[in-house]
Amino acid sequence: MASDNNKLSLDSIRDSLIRQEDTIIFNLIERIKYPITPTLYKEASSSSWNISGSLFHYLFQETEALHSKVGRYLSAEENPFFPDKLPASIIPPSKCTPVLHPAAECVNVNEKILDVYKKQLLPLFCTDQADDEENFATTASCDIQLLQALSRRIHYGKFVAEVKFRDCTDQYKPLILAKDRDALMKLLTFEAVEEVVKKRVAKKAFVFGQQVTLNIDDNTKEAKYKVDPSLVSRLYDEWIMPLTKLVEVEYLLRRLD
Ligand SMILES: C=C(O[C@@H]1C=C(C(=O)O)C=C[C@H]1O)C(=O)O
Repeated sequence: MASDNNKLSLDSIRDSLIRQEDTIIFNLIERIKYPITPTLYKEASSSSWNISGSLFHYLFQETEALHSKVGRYLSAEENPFFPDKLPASIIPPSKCTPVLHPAAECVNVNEKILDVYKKQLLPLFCTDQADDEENFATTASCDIQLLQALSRRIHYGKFVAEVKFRDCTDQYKPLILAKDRDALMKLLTFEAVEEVVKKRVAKKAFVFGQQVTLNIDDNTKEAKYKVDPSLVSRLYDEWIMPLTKLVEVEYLLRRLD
């Protein structure tokens, strides 16, 4: 996507967003196998671990640093959570023409995503409030994968905005020049599309979270799901789509710089 100008269309971008729903829901199911594990997110200074910050923070920063060395953040689809701490890539950047305006690099809402994730999403989805000491590292790895999937989806708003701008430049230009956030938000919003997204992710959560058995008798037992479909719909309605649209607006405001 990052360099394939020929294939840039709203349909192809929406297809990618639909595929990313699968990744988010599977990663969510993986993370909520474990309890909330509050110790992971607490400052480790009081413990015997020789690190500053929390164990989660430490693993996340080190993971990003390693990924940065092998070129992850050279991709316009990837946005780091700790942009100030990244080592240089050993892989050279691609020579293809970028799809996005250079100002795209300034749009990064990961701080917000991390805050919402810890304060609102984990308590909502993890019903068990306990610690699982044996699985600290595994749980934090699940957090990182889920957060990276959420961040990728939300920052895909830059590509959505770019294609909407190219398709309707005459409508977007005056609003960008007037810095009219509310009008931009209104113009880029498609409520009918959002309704479909909410219904589809609930259905996916229902299908992906089923217990699959081979015994016909098991079908008569009360169904148990790994993630509540209505919560997944809420996740999109209250957090993922609003943050995607925030990214769209922030990108558009810089599109004529
Ligand atoms: C992503 C788009 O832009 C907006 C954001 C949406 C989303 O985050 O899923 C859906 C519809 C639009 O309101 C789009 O038009 O497809």
